[in-house]
Order: sequence, then C-alpha cells, then structure tokens
Amino acid sequence: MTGNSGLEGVVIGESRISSIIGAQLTYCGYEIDDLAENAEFEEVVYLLWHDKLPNAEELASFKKELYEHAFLNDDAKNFYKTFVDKSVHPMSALRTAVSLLSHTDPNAEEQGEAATLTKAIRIQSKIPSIVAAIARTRKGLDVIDPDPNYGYAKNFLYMLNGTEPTEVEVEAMNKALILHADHEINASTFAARVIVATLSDMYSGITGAIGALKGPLHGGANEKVMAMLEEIGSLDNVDDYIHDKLAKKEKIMGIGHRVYKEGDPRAKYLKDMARRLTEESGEPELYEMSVRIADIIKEEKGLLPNVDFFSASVYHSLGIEHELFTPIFAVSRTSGWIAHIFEQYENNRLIRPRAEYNGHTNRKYEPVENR
Ligand SMILES: CC(=O)SCCNC(=O)CCNC(=O)[C@H](O)C(C)(C)COP(=O)(O)OP(=O)(O)OC[C@H]1O[C@@H](n2cnc3c(N)ncnc32)[C@H](O)[C@@H]1OP(=O)(O)O
Ligand SMILES: O=C([O-])CC(=O)C(=O)O
Repeated sequence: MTGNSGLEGVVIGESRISSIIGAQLTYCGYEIDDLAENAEFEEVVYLLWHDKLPNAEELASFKKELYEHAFLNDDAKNFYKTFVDKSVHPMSALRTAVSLLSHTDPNAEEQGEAATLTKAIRIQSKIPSIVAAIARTRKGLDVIDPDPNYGYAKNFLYMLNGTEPTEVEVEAMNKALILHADHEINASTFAARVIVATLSDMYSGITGAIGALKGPLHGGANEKVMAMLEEIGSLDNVDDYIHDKLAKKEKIMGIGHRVYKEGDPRAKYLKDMARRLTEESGEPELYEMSVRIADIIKEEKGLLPNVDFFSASVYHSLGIEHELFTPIFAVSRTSGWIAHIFEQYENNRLIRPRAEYNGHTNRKYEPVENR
C-alpha cells in the first residue's frame, strides 16, 4: 500500500446493507431502481435498519413514530438563532445542531439495542426539521412544525418552504432521498463506523459523519457542481471552461468515483430527473450544459458523472438554495449511517489500522536556545 492509497480497494469487513457490483447498487438485495421507482423513503429507511421491507402495519407505525419525533422544542429553535446566520454554512450549522441533540436526550449515553433504536428514530425524525429550521433561521423566517398529514419527503419540503409542495416536487424529493440513502463504506459512513467502534454514542457517529460528508470530494460536491454551472453561465462557454480546467489539472466536481468505473447507477437516474425538471422549470440549458460537460470529460479522461453531478440541477429546479444541497444529502444518508452504526455495534471491534512510519529517526532533543 502506498503512502496515499486512500485505502483504495481495502475491504474493512462484511456488511449486509448495500452492495456495489460493477454499476449495480442494491440495498439489502433490492435494486436501487426498483426502490426509487416504487418505494417511499420511509420504507427504505426501515429496510436499511431491519433488513426487510415493512408490512402495512409496521410502515404505518414507523411513519407515526417519525412524525411524532420530528418536532423541535422552543429551546432548540431559539438556540439556532444564536449561531445560524448567512455567514455560517448550513452543513456547519447542521453538524452543531445534531451534536446539540444529544444534550436534550436524557438517554444519550445509554447503550444497547432498544436505546440505540430510540436514538435512531429521534435523529432520523428530527434531521429534516433541523435542516429546514436552519434554512429558515438563516433567512430570519419562523421555523415551521411538521404536518401530521404529510410523509417524510413532503414534510421536509413543507417545513423548508412553508407551502404545500406539488406532487412532482414530492416525488422528486422522495426519489432523491432514496437514491442517496446508503452507499457501502463511503468516507462518511466509514467515519461513523470508526467513531462508534470506540463504543461512543450514535450522536457522535452522526456528527462526525456530517463533518466527513461536508467535504467537496464527497457530499459537498453537489453544491460545487451548481457553482460551476453558474460560473460557466451558458452552453457556449462549456468547452473552453472545461478544457481550461483540465489543462490546469483541476478536478471537475461531480465527476469520477473511487468505486464505480463503469458509471454510477444513481447518476443515470438523476440525469433523467434533471432533464425533466429543468424543462419544467424553464432552464433546460442547465441540463444541456451538464450533458456537454460530462461528454467532454468522458472523452478526455474516461471519467463519468457521480451521484452529485445531476442532483445539483435536480435540487436547483426544485427551487432549493444551493447551500442546502449537501444538508439534503445528509438527511437521506443519516438512514444509511444509522444502519451501519447498528451493524457496527452488533459485531464490534475497535477500528485501528497502522501506518508505515516514514519520518525522521534518531533525533536528539536540543534546548530551545540552540535551535
Ligand atoms: C457522494 C460522493 O462522494 S461521489 C464523489 C463526489 N466528489 C466529486 O465529485 C469530486 C470530484 N471527483 C474526485 O475528486 C474523484 O473522482 C473522487 C475523489 C470522487 C474519486 O477519486 P479517485 O477515484 O480515488 O481518483 P483520484 O482523486 O485519486 O484521481 C485519479 C486521477 O483521476 C483524475 N480525476 C479524478 N476525478 C477527477 C475529476 N472529477 N476531474 C478531473 N480529474 C479527475 C485525477 O486528477 C487523477 O489524475 P492523475 O492520475 O492524472 O493525477
Ligand atoms: O461511495 C463513495 O465513495 C461516495 C458515494 O458515492 C456516496 O457516498 O454516495
């Protein structure tokens, strides 16, 4: 293994949660397309946590629990006002807010299966409410409570915007949440597993995972894709812009993947969503620019779009502010992080790899005045 292998290809253990074979992604044995076409996000969360799809009764009770725990108390809402403003990135605010959630959980330090599941429901329920509260607090708007008549995806959009979302918007958000829910041992999931493998608590695992997801080489790429599209401005400018970036050996955000070399199955799905939604929102050029960017990079570097590439124009078309793209990813991925935390606890061993030492040897301490 070289000094900067980034653990490429290293298998860190077994997992039942998601599988990547070639360009095929499955959750607990179900094809991602099958789930995105047919399921509700809540069913997928249940699947990831329990390794089976819920029956009608289980789903109804799970949805009820998710709704009941989705409320934020006034202390939390008021506290957000003390650290959330336009100068703070919503991912940083989310990281703080999730850490803060543990302070208001009297059982935060409790271990064991039942206590862990209770924390899981609390976190998964509250995370869309927190993202929406952060988004609204940044704009000086009141925080909106969830509506008992809405499911997870619909309530998330409702709490963000304060208006009932359209069916198209709900369907797009539901699919996006499903497509981002889990992805084997990606960097943020690995971070979560490393944290809880010390037998630290779930809040610590999720807080750390949010920190890892934030980076532009991981989940933070979706926001950067949108920034790039805005910087390019029009289809006519794409070729020069991309050739210039590649000549300078700069990375194009939303392109390439550590594992998928034959294409990311989520990207083709999101590409189709982006085509339809940009047409409907009257900005088809965003899609055309994205397709042209992807074509050039495929031709020049043999690299293909990842999940973050087309999700940018999907979220933009839904009217979502760009700094919320990665927090939305976090809302969805929390379900996968939690599934991996359960799995880690079930068969835990401290994760502690080694490094090959390549530093100085045989140095002797010099008093400060001699240095
Ligand atoms: C949800 C997710 O996390 S999906 C990934 C989101 N991240 C991005 O979109 C950021 C852009 N992409 C990248 O940085 C990379 O493709 C990664 C980090 C995702 C995967 O990285 P790896 O497969 O390990 O490739 P690595 O970063 O080592 O690059 C290998 C080579 O491909 C090139 N390359 C990889 N991705 C890109 C890119 N997006 N644009 C241009 N060149 C690229 C590198 O410059 C490097 O070239 P070189 O060998 O000539 O130096
Ligand atoms: O698997 C990865 O390395 C990154 C990724 O696509 C994800 O987390 O969804």
